[in-house]
Amino acid sequence: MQLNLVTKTTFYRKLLRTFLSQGFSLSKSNLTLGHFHTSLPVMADTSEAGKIAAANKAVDENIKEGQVVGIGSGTTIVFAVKRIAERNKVENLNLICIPTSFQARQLINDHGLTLGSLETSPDIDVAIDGADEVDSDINLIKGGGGCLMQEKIIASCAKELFIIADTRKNSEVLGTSWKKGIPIEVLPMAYRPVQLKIAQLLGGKPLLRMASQKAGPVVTDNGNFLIDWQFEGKHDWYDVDRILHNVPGVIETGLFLNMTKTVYFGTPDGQVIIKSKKN
Ligand SMILES: O=C(CO)[C@H](O)[C@H](O)COP(=O)(O)O
Repeated sequence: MQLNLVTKTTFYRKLLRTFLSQGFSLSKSNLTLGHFHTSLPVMADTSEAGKIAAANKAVDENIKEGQVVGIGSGTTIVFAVKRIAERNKVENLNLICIPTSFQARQLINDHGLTLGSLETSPDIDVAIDGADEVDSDINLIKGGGGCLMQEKIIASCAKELFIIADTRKNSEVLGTSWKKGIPIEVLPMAYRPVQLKIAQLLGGKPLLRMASQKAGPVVTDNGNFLIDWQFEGKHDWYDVDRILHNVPGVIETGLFLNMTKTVYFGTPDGQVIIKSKKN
């Protein structure tokens, strides 16, 4: 089909707008399409450059020889583990890495790092992890990847927790950019009463997280279910966390309050912004 110039221009403008609205940046690639030769935008996930930059800087500034290191879960931590492994090859860092999930354990093993456990190394020097959202007090929502319980235990055993994320996660108020709710790990037999009690005590929508490649709910690494509590408006997160923990059947929440002082946010052009809290 022969496209005239106006049609082609409109088509590419629309295509470009769609790419940009999805958070993609452009790089040029020359492509021959049928009878005409043109330049098309190539998709590149802009959040990835930010994740890499944040991960590299956090690892370079905080990982030192001989440490016990907590390894978080998610997509951003993959870049941190890659960086640790690169440095380890050159510097022989002699680290012990404690995983926060099945995924983290695989990452540690796949990168030839030394796998440890809380049983043998309960005192962690540094933990690195991602986050779903960070507010102005450096409180976090975590658990988008379903690993919040082990992540919180590891973070609580670490002298310092460093968070790495792309800038989309940086907010003033929790719930601004992360709309999926607060992840809550619950005992499977109690999920229904927990849902009802959360709705009664806090309002909002406590939704059972369903699996996408399996029929039924997501089952965590600990054999539990997840409820995502979707909320409206502003909250005192300390109150919310206390209320949630008082509901029988709730095992842990994805609210990480006052657990970290430093977040590395990577921008799409590879810069890093550090958000930090004084003592
Ligand atoms: O809490 C988590 C998993 O339970 C992750 O750290 C969080 O979801 C961020 O993930 P990503 O780095 O993929 O954005």
